[in-house]
Parts: sequence; structure tokens; C-alpha cells
Amino acid sequence: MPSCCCIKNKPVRSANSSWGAEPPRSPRGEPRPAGTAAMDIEKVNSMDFGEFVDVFGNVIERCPLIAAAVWSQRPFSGLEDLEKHFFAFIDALPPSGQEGILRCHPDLAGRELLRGALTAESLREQSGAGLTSLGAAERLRLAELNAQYRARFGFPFVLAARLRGREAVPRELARRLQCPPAQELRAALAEVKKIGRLRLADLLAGHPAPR
Ligand SMILES: NC(=O)N[C@H]1NC(=O)NC1=O
Repeated sequence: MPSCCCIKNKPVRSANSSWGAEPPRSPRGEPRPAGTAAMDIEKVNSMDFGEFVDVFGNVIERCPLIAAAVWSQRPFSGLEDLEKHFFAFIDALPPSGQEGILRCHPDLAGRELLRGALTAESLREQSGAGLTSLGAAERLRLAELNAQYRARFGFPFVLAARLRGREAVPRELARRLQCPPAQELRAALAEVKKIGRLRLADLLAGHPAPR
């Protein structure tokens, strides 16, 4: 894992620890990530560098460097503007950097899940998709497909699990295994952006997470 942009299991900032009995809900009614509170764009624009990276450092999985670069672009006019800066950073990277971002992602239903080493966001997405409760045969099938995919493309298979679900994961994996490498890099980066869009929408109040 490259050390320039990756963090291991970064704890989510505890911006609001007084939830009471019920955790806050996202615009789609899902619980917000543990330890985070919704905020508006004025609050985002008022953040100093450290706070911004703490809060947005895992919008792109284990790549806080991207949030660090995006902070310089403030003020942001809203969620879409903020998102645009995260995505522009990814698009401006050479393929080696884009592949590096993909390599910062844990496998779906992989070793890091079993070891309890996922980030809070990834765990929530994988468990929401039912990937934490697979039977042994399903887990084995996914492990085989993940290994084949990694051997073919040199980076892990990435899919926005929250938008799919457990049945779709092996199906999509088997399908994308057949794609040409350049097409597959584009497809994988599109999934990274979907994951980032959902994570950003969770963090900002009043913005329904797009599907
Ligand atoms: N491998 C992979 O797609 N991992 C990511 N997908 C997702 O929804 N959360 C993740 O961590």
C-alpha cells in the first residue's frame, strides 16, 4: 500500500458525541457514520486544515491527501462544488496515481473485514450490503474472484457496495473481469466516485445521497 496517500483504519472524528438514544440519520434515513454529525457548507468553509482533513479524509478511501488538497480550493458553494474538487483531483492523476487510489481500497468481504481492520465507512457499506454475513461458500467464491481480478488488473475490485447488494457483487465481479484494462480502470474510478459522493452526502446536511 503506498504511504503517500493511504492511512490505516483512520478513526472517524467525533464531531458530535452526544447523540442520545438514537444516532443521527442521513438524508436517506440511514444512521450516519459513527461519531459524525451532519453539517452545512458554511460550517465546512469555516474549517481549518486539520479539522477538514479529519472530517473529509476518508471520503476517498484511505486517501486523506485528496482532502488535504481540496481544502485549498475553499470556499465551496455546496455539496456538488465540494464533490467536483475531489473528483477533479482524481481525474488529474496519471494512471499510476489512479491505480494507487484503487489499491487503497479493501477487498469486498475480504481479509480486512475478517480481521476487523476496515475503516468505519467501509465497514458500514459492506455490512449494509450484506457482505458481513456471507456463508462460507459465498465468501470463498468472492475470494477466488477477487484474487483473479487482482491478478488480471493489478488492483482490487472496487464497487459501491451500498448501491448494489450481496448478490450483485460476484455477478459484477465476474462481468468486469472480462473487460479490457483501460475500460476497467475507468469503471473502477467511477465506483470510487460513487462511494465518495455517498460519503460526502452523508456528511453534509440537506443533500439527499444520489443513487
Ligand atoms: N473493494 C471495494 O469496493 N471497497 C469499497 N466499496 C465500498 O462500498 N466500500 C469499500 O470499502
